[in-house]
Amino acid sequence: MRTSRALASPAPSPQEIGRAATLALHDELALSPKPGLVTLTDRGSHADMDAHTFMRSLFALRSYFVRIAELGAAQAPFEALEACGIAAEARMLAATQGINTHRGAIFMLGLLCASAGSLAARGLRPTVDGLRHTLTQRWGEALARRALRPSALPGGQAASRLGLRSASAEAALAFPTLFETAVPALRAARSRGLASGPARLDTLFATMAVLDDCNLAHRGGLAGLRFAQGCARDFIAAGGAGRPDGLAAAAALGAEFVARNLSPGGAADTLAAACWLDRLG
Ligand SMILES: CC(C)(COP(=O)(O)OP(=O)(O)OC[C@H]1O[C@@H](n2cnc3c(N)ncnc32)[C@H](O[C@H]2O[C@H](COP(=O)(O)OP(=O)(O)OP(=O)(O)O)[C@@H](O)[C@H]2O)[C@@H]1O)[C@@H](O)C(=O)NCCC(=O)NCCS
Ligand SMILES: Nc1ncnc2[nH]cnc12
Repeated sequence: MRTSRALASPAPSPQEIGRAATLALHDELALSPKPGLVTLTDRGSHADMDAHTFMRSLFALRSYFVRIAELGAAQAPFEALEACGIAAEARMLAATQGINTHRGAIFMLGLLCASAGSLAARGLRPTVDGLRHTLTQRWGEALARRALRPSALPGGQAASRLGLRSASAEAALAFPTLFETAVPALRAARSRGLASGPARLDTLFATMAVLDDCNLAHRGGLAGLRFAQGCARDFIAAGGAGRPDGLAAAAALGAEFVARNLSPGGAADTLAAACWLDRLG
Protein backbone atom coordinates (compact mmCIF):
# COMPACT_ATOMS: atom_id res chain seq x y z
CA MET A 1 0.00 0.00 0.00
CA ARG A 2 1.43 3.33 -1.04
CA THR A 3 0.03 4.90 2.11
CA SER A 4 2.10 2.67 4.37
CA ARG A 5 5.16 3.31 2.20
CA ALA A 6 4.40 7.02 2.25
CA LEU A 7 4.37 6.95 6.05
CA ALA A 8 7.46 4.71 6.38
CA SER A 9 9.96 6.59 4.14
CA PRO A 10 11.45 9.96 5.13
CA ALA A 11 10.27 13.05 3.22
CA PRO A 12 12.40 13.80 0.12
CA SER A 13 14.85 16.74 0.15
CA PRO A 14 14.52 19.63 -2.35
CA GLN A 15 17.50 18.08 -4.18
CA GLU A 16 15.69 14.73 -4.49
CA ILE A 17 12.45 16.45 -5.54
CA GLY A 18 14.20 18.54 -8.19
CA ARG A 19 16.34 15.67 -9.49
CA ALA A 20 13.22 13.54 -9.96
CA ALA A 21 11.74 16.31 -12.14
CA THR A 22 14.80 16.45 -14.41
CA LEU A 23 14.86 12.66 -14.72
CA ALA A 24 11.10 12.57 -15.40
CA LEU A 25 11.48 15.03 -18.28
CA HIS A 26 14.10 12.67 -19.72
CA ASP A 27 11.73 9.71 -19.15
CA GLU A 28 9.20 11.55 -21.32
CA LEU A 29 11.69 12.55 -24.03
CA ALA A 30 13.13 9.02 -24.24
CA LEU A 31 9.72 7.33 -24.59
CA SER A 32 9.21 6.07 -28.15
CA PRO A 33 7.11 5.92 -30.27
CA LYS A 34 5.14 9.04 -29.24
CA PRO A 35 2.65 10.44 -31.81
CA GLY A 36 3.73 13.88 -33.04
CA LEU A 37 6.21 14.42 -30.19
CA VAL A 38 10.00 14.60 -30.14
CA THR A 39 11.85 11.41 -29.13
CA LEU A 40 15.58 10.58 -29.07
CA THR A 41 15.32 9.55 -32.74
CA ASP A 42 12.33 11.46 -34.16
CA ARG A 43 11.28 15.12 -34.47
CA GLY A 44 7.59 14.29 -34.72
CA SER A 45 5.64 17.34 -35.92
CA HIS A 46 8.46 19.75 -35.04
CA ALA A 47 10.67 21.35 -37.69
CA ASP A 48 12.30 23.60 -35.07
CA MET A 49 13.45 21.14 -32.41
CA ASP A 50 14.87 17.67 -31.82
CA ALA A 51 16.30 15.57 -28.96
CA HIS A 52 19.38 17.81 -28.72
CA THR A 53 17.15 20.86 -28.20
CA PHE A 54 15.33 19.06 -25.38
CA MET A 55 18.54 17.82 -23.76
CA ARG A 56 20.00 21.34 -23.73
CA SER A 57 16.75 22.56 -22.19
CA LEU A 58 16.78 19.77 -19.59
CA PHE A 59 20.29 20.62 -18.44
CA ALA A 60 19.44 24.33 -18.26
CA LEU A 61 16.49 23.56 -15.97
CA ARG A 62 18.06 21.10 -13.52
CA SER A 63 18.85 23.72 -10.83
CA TYR A 64 15.41 25.38 -11.29
CA PHE A 65 13.44 22.39 -10.03
CA VAL A 66 15.60 22.18 -6.88
CA ARG A 67 15.29 25.92 -6.29
CA ILE A 68 11.51 25.99 -6.64
CA ALA A 69 11.23 23.00 -4.29
CA GLU A 70 13.26 25.03 -1.77
CA LEU A 71 10.87 27.95 -2.23
CA GLY A 72 7.97 25.61 -1.54
CA ALA A 73 9.72 24.36 1.59
CA ALA A 74 10.03 27.99 2.69
CA GLN A 75 6.24 28.37 2.13
CA ALA A 76 7.02 31.16 -0.38
CA PRO A 77 4.16 33.15 -1.98
CA PHE A 78 3.13 32.51 -5.62
CA GLU A 79 4.93 35.67 -6.75
CA ALA A 80 8.25 34.12 -5.71
CA LEU A 81 7.45 30.91 -7.59
CA GLU A 82 6.42 32.92 -10.66
CA ALA A 83 9.66 34.94 -10.65
CA CYS A 84 11.64 31.71 -10.34
CA GLY A 85 9.68 30.16 -13.22
CA ILE A 86 10.13 33.17 -15.47
CA ALA A 87 13.89 33.18 -14.81
CA ALA A 88 13.98 29.46 -15.65
CA GLU A 89 12.08 30.10 -18.87
CA ALA A 90 14.74 32.66 -19.85
CA ARG A 91 17.46 30.08 -19.21
CA MET A 92 15.53 27.53 -21.28
CA LEU A 93 15.21 29.97 -24.21
CA ALA A 94 18.91 30.87 -23.98
CA ALA A 95 19.84 27.16 -24.07
CA THR A 96 17.52 26.39 -27.01
CA GLN A 97 18.17 29.53 -29.10
CA GLY A 98 14.62 30.71 -28.46
CA ILE A 99 12.72 27.44 -28.96
CA ASN A 100 9.87 26.67 -26.53
CA THR A 101 10.65 23.14 -25.36
CA HIS A 102 9.45 23.13 -21.74
CA ARG A 103 7.45 26.29 -20.94
CA GLY A 104 4.49 24.22 -19.82
CA ALA A 105 6.71 21.80 -17.90
CA ILE A 106 8.38 24.71 -16.10
CA PHE A 107 4.92 25.74 -14.92
CA MET A 108 3.41 22.36 -14.11
CA LEU A 109 6.44 20.53 -12.67
CA GLY A 110 7.56 23.74 -10.97
CA LEU A 111 4.29 23.97 -9.03
CA LEU A 112 4.45 20.27 -8.19
CA CYS A 113 8.05 20.54 -6.93
CA ALA A 114 7.05 23.55 -4.82
CA SER A 115 4.13 21.58 -3.37
CA ALA A 116 6.35 18.59 -2.61
CA GLY A 117 8.86 20.95 -0.97
CA SER A 118 6.13 22.45 1.18
CA LEU A 119 4.98 18.99 2.30
CA ALA A 120 8.56 17.80 2.96
CA ALA A 121 9.27 20.82 5.17
CA ARG A 122 6.47 19.46 7.37
CA GLY A 123 7.93 15.94 7.30
CA LEU A 124 5.33 14.71 4.81
CA ARG A 125 5.89 12.67 1.65
CA PRO A 126 4.33 13.80 -1.69
CA THR A 127 1.02 11.92 -1.87
CA VAL A 128 -1.73 12.78 -4.39
CA ASP A 129 -4.00 14.20 -1.70
CA GLY A 130 -1.16 16.07 -0.01
CA LEU A 131 0.02 17.66 -3.27
CA ARG A 132 -3.49 18.71 -4.35
CA HIS A 133 -4.32 20.10 -0.90
CA THR A 134 -1.05 22.08 -0.81
CA LEU A 135 -1.57 23.49 -4.33
CA THR A 136 -5.05 24.66 -3.35
CA GLN A 137 -4.29 25.92 0.14
CA ARG A 138 -0.98 27.64 -0.60
CA TRP A 139 -1.39 29.04 -4.12
CA GLY A 140 -4.98 28.28 -5.20
CA GLU A 141 -6.22 31.89 -5.14
CA ALA A 142 -3.25 33.15 -7.19
CA LEU A 143 -3.66 30.29 -9.66
CA ALA A 144 -7.36 31.01 -10.03
CA ARG A 145 -6.55 34.65 -10.81
CA ARG A 146 -3.88 33.56 -13.29
CA ALA A 147 -6.36 31.27 -15.05
CA LEU A 148 -8.74 34.20 -15.58
CA ARG A 149 -6.01 36.37 -17.14
CA PRO A 150 -6.00 36.45 -20.99
CA SER A 151 -3.16 34.25 -22.25
CA ALA A 152 -0.25 35.57 -24.31
CA LEU A 153 0.39 32.07 -25.66
CA PRO A 154 -1.10 30.51 -28.83
CA GLY A 155 -2.38 27.52 -26.87
CA GLY A 156 -3.95 29.58 -24.14
CA GLN A 157 -5.59 31.82 -26.74
CA ALA A 158 -6.94 28.77 -28.54
CA ALA A 159 -8.29 27.50 -25.19
CA SER A 160 -10.09 30.78 -24.58
CA ARG A 161 -11.50 30.86 -28.12
CA LEU A 162 -12.69 27.26 -28.03
CA GLY A 163 -13.80 27.04 -24.39
CA LEU A 164 -11.09 24.55 -23.42
CA ARG A 165 -9.28 24.03 -20.07
CA SER A 166 -5.80 25.57 -20.45
CA ALA A 167 -2.67 24.69 -18.47
CA SER A 168 -3.44 27.56 -16.11
CA ALA A 169 -6.99 26.28 -15.61
CA GLU A 170 -5.68 22.77 -14.91
CA ALA A 171 -3.34 24.24 -12.28
CA ALA A 172 -6.14 26.25 -10.68
CA LEU A 173 -8.04 22.96 -10.24
CA ALA A 174 -4.93 21.22 -8.78
CA PHE A 175 -4.20 19.25 -11.96
CA PRO A 176 -7.26 16.96 -12.24
CA THR A 177 -6.06 15.24 -15.43
CA LEU A 178 -2.69 14.44 -13.84
CA PHE A 179 -4.07 13.12 -10.56
CA GLU A 180 -7.36 11.57 -11.75
CA THR A 181 -6.23 10.09 -15.09
CA ALA A 182 -2.44 9.98 -15.65
CA VAL A 183 -1.26 8.84 -12.20
CA PRO A 184 -3.96 6.11 -11.90
CA ALA A 185 -3.20 4.97 -15.48
CA LEU A 186 0.52 4.60 -14.76
CA ARG A 187 -0.14 2.74 -11.51
CA ALA A 188 -2.69 0.43 -13.19
CA ALA A 189 -0.29 -0.33 -16.08
CA ARG A 190 2.49 -1.21 -13.65
CA SER A 191 0.16 -3.39 -11.58
CA ARG A 192 -0.66 -5.27 -14.83
CA GLY A 193 3.04 -6.03 -15.06
CA LEU A 194 3.84 -3.70 -17.99
CA ALA A 195 7.46 -2.57 -18.32
CA SER A 196 8.21 1.17 -17.95
CA GLY A 197 8.00 1.96 -21.68
CA PRO A 198 4.60 0.42 -22.44
CA ALA A 199 3.25 1.64 -19.07
CA ARG A 200 4.28 5.21 -19.89
CA LEU A 201 2.86 4.91 -23.40
CA ASP A 202 -0.50 3.79 -22.02
CA THR A 203 -0.35 6.73 -19.61
CA LEU A 204 0.33 9.14 -22.46
CA PHE A 205 -2.63 7.82 -24.47
CA ALA A 206 -4.97 7.77 -21.45
CA THR A 207 -4.03 11.42 -20.87
CA MET A 208 -4.43 12.40 -24.53
CA ALA A 209 -7.91 10.85 -24.51
CA VAL A 210 -9.21 13.33 -21.92
CA LEU A 211 -6.89 16.38 -21.77
CA ASP A 212 -7.84 19.70 -23.43
CA ASP A 213 -4.32 19.78 -24.88
CA CYS A 214 -3.91 23.38 -26.04
CA ASN A 215 -1.01 22.49 -28.31
CA LEU A 216 -3.33 20.24 -30.28
CA ALA A 217 -6.00 22.97 -30.31
CA HIS A 218 -3.49 25.62 -31.41
CA ARG A 219 -2.08 23.40 -34.16
CA GLY A 220 -5.18 21.62 -35.41
CA GLY A 221 -8.17 23.53 -34.06
CA LEU A 222 -11.01 21.77 -32.23
CA ALA A 223 -11.13 19.18 -35.03
CA GLY A 224 -7.46 18.35 -34.48
CA LEU A 225 -7.93 18.01 -30.73
CA ARG A 226 -10.98 15.78 -31.12
CA PHE A 227 -9.20 13.64 -33.75
CA ALA A 228 -6.28 13.07 -31.38
CA GLN A 229 -8.58 12.33 -28.43
CA GLY A 230 -10.51 9.80 -30.53
CA CYS A 231 -7.32 8.08 -31.69
CA ALA A 232 -6.14 7.84 -28.08
CA ARG A 233 -9.46 6.38 -26.90
CA ASP A 234 -9.37 3.80 -29.71
CA PHE A 235 -5.75 2.88 -28.90
CA ILE A 236 -6.62 2.23 -25.24
CA ALA A 237 -9.86 0.40 -26.13
CA ALA A 238 -7.90 -1.92 -28.48
CA GLY A 239 -5.66 -3.02 -25.59
CA GLY A 240 -3.06 -0.24 -25.42
CA ALA A 241 0.71 -0.68 -25.59
CA GLY A 242 0.65 -4.12 -23.97
CA ARG A 243 -0.97 -5.89 -26.91
CA PRO A 244 1.30 -7.63 -29.49
CA ASP A 245 1.02 -4.87 -32.14
CA GLY A 246 0.73 -2.01 -29.63
CA LEU A 247 4.01 -0.29 -30.47
CA ALA A 248 3.38 -0.65 -34.23
CA ALA A 249 -0.08 0.88 -33.78
CA ALA A 250 1.42 3.80 -31.83
CA ALA A 251 4.04 4.35 -34.55
CA ALA A 252 1.35 4.32 -37.26
CA LEU A 253 -0.57 6.97 -35.33
CA GLY A 254 2.61 9.05 -35.31
CA ALA A 255 2.50 9.27 -39.10
CA GLU A 256 -1.14 10.38 -38.91
CA PHE A 257 -0.29 13.09 -36.36
CA VAL A 258 2.69 14.39 -38.36
CA ALA A 259 0.54 14.54 -41.50
CA ARG A 260 -1.82 16.83 -39.54
CA ASN A 261 0.99 18.78 -37.77
CA LEU A 262 -0.39 17.62 -34.41
CA SER A 263 1.76 17.43 -31.26
CA PRO A 264 0.23 16.73 -27.81
CA GLY A 265 2.73 18.79 -25.77
CA GLY A 266 0.34 19.17 -22.86
CA ALA A 267 -0.11 15.41 -22.59
CA ALA A 268 3.68 15.00 -22.76
CA ASP A 269 4.14 17.35 -19.80
CA THR A 270 1.39 15.56 -17.88
CA LEU A 271 3.11 12.22 -18.53
CA ALA A 272 6.38 13.69 -17.24
CA ALA A 273 4.59 14.81 -14.08
CA ALA A 274 3.21 11.28 -13.56
CA CYS A 275 6.75 9.89 -14.02
CA TRP A 276 8.00 12.44 -11.46
CA LEU A 277 5.54 11.29 -8.81
CA ASP A 278 6.31 7.65 -9.65
CA ARG A 279 10.04 8.34 -9.15
CA LEU A 280 9.39 9.92 -5.74
CA GLY A 281 7.45 6.82 -4.76
C1 LIG B 1 2.08 29.46 -17.01
C2 LIG B 1 1.77 29.51 -18.46
C3 LIG B 1 2.74 28.60 -19.23
C4 LIG B 1 0.34 29.03 -18.68
O1 LIG B 1 0.05 29.06 -20.05
P1 LIG B 1 -1.49 29.13 -20.61
O2 LIG B 1 -2.41 28.46 -19.67
O3 LIG B 1 -1.78 30.55 -20.91
O4 LIG B 1 -1.40 28.40 -22.05
P2 LIG B 1 -1.44 26.85 -22.50
O5 LIG B 1 -1.07 26.86 -23.94
O6 LIG B 1 -2.70 26.18 -22.13
O7 LIG B 1 -0.25 26.10 -21.73
C5 LIG B 1 1.08 26.46 -21.94
C6 LIG B 1 1.90 25.20 -22.19
O8 LIG B 1 1.51 24.16 -21.26
C7 LIG B 1 1.39 22.88 -21.96
N1 LIG B 1 -0.04 22.56 -22.06
C8 LIG B 1 -0.89 22.73 -23.10
N2 LIG B 1 -2.15 22.37 -22.79
C9 LIG B 1 -2.07 21.93 -21.50
C10 LIG B 1 -3.05 21.43 -20.58
N3 LIG B 1 -4.36 21.33 -20.93
N4 LIG B 1 -2.63 21.06 -19.34
C11 LIG B 1 -1.31 21.18 -19.00
N5 LIG B 1 -0.32 21.68 -19.81
C12 LIG B 1 -0.74 22.05 -21.04
C13 LIG B 1 2.09 23.10 -23.29
O9 LIG B 1 3.50 23.04 -23.04
C14 LIG B 1 4.26 21.99 -23.72
O10 LIG B 1 4.21 22.15 -25.14
C15 LIG B 1 5.20 23.14 -25.55
C16 LIG B 1 5.99 22.60 -26.74
O11 LIG B 1 5.09 22.24 -27.78
P3 LIG B 1 4.93 23.19 -29.05
O12 LIG B 1 3.80 22.66 -29.89
O13 LIG B 1 6.26 23.35 -29.72
O14 LIG B 1 4.48 24.55 -28.40
P4 LIG B 1 4.61 25.98 -29.11
O15 LIG B 1 6.06 26.35 -29.20
O16 LIG B 1 3.72 26.89 -28.32
O17 LIG B 1 3.98 25.80 -30.56
P5 LIG B 1 4.74 25.98 -31.97
O18 LIG B 1 5.18 27.42 -32.06
O19 LIG B 1 5.90 25.02 -32.00
O20 LIG B 1 3.67 25.63 -32.98
C17 LIG B 1 6.12 23.32 -24.34
O21 LIG B 1 5.86 24.55 -23.72
C18 LIG B 1 5.73 22.16 -23.46
O22 LIG B 1 6.00 22.41 -22.09
C19 LIG B 1 1.70 24.55 -23.57
O23 LIG B 1 2.56 25.13 -24.53
C20 LIG B 1 1.94 30.95 -18.91
O24 LIG B 1 1.00 31.73 -18.20
C21 LIG B 1 3.33 31.51 -18.65
O25 LIG B 1 4.23 31.27 -19.45
N6 LIG B 1 3.53 32.26 -17.51
C22 LIG B 1 4.84 32.87 -17.18
C23 LIG B 1 5.71 31.86 -16.41
C24 LIG B 1 5.12 31.54 -15.02
O26 LIG B 1 4.28 32.22 -14.51
N7 LIG B 1 5.60 30.42 -14.43
C25 LIG B 1 5.15 29.97 -13.09
C26 LIG B 1 6.15 29.00 -12.48
S1 LIG B 1 5.44 28.18 -11.09
N1 LIG C 1 8.72 15.27 -26.37
C1 LIG C 1 8.07 16.42 -26.69
N2 LIG C 1 7.88 16.76 -28.00
C2 LIG C 1 7.22 17.92 -28.31
N3 LIG C 1 6.72 18.76 -27.41
C3 LIG C 1 6.89 18.45 -26.11
N4 LIG C 1 6.51 19.09 -24.99
C4 LIG C 1 6.93 18.37 -23.95
N5 LIG C 1 7.58 17.25 -24.35
C5 LIG C 1 7.57 17.28 -25.70
